[in-house]
Amino acid sequence: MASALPIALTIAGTDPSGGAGVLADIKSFQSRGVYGMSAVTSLTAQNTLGVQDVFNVPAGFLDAQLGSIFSDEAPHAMKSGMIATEEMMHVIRRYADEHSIPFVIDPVMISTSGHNLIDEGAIDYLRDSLLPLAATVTPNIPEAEKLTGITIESEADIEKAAKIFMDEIGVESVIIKGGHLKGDAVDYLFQKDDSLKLSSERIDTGHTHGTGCTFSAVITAELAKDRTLEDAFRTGKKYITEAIRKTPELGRGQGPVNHFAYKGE
Ligand SMILES: Nc1ncnc2c1ncn2[C@@H]1O[C@H](COP(=O)(O)OP(=O)(O)OP(=O)(O)O)[C@@H](O)[C@H]1O
Ligand SMILES: Cc1ncc(CO)c(N)n1
Repeated sequence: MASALPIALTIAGTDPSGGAGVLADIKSFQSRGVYGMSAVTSLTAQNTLGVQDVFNVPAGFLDAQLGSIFSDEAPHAMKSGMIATEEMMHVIRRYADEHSIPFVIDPVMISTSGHNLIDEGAIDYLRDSLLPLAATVTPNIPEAEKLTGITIESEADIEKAAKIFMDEIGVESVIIKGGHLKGDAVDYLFQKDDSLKLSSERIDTGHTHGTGCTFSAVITAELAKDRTLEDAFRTGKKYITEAIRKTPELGRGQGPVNHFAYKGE
């Protein structure tokens, strides 16, 4: 019998300064009352100023980590973040195929500071073989542009991109994050038969390191509790807005968000 405690797994890279990647995910799971597990894809040397170095874990060792997890206590939902190589994607695909739990893919490509976090050659595999397995995919604007091949400058472009994600790439649903556009911070959830747009004021801060990781981790945590995707999206949006608003202003560059800020249900 599965545990009564909701469990979420992150498959992602580490950020030793704690703002992005696995640590951001685990903090998000914890503050949403969800037991966190992690399988590490890459170790990065990074901080609020940028990414200084990256060490990719061999795909076989990612397999070993996922084997340890799934052969003992399976999570109720999982997410992926940074997956640098196609070999690692093959491994993840196998587990996603074998275990029908909600899978949130944050298609991480470039760090907030502008460092490339994925092999250019792995992007096609991500799009064609991994995204169709996801319950939802959470691209930011540049990631959505790269994956759909269109330029996104307006809401009409976002709708066009969503159609490509769903009708051509074959994803079940997509959440396109407008954090990189001008004006209010607007995010869009597209599902088969409906769509939902959530807007918040744009907070005037440079401290947005790990916002994407945090947002998708909160969504994963809510899915682990068996909440609907729409509910998970609403909670993710409220959580990230408060987390950015109450930034702890750590570091000398683009600092992390505040995981103690959101007080809602
Ligand atoms: N300045 C801001 N004010 C309010 N909300 C923001 C701001 N910047 C980003 N967000 C919100 O944060 C969430 C993450 O969006 P964003 O586009 O920054 O993701 P990302 O680029 O994947 O993040 P990361 O920098 O971690 O790679 C979205 O809900 C977005 O609307
Ligand atoms: C490990 C890791 N994952 C994701 C991001 C995206 O912000 C980052 N900077 N580092």
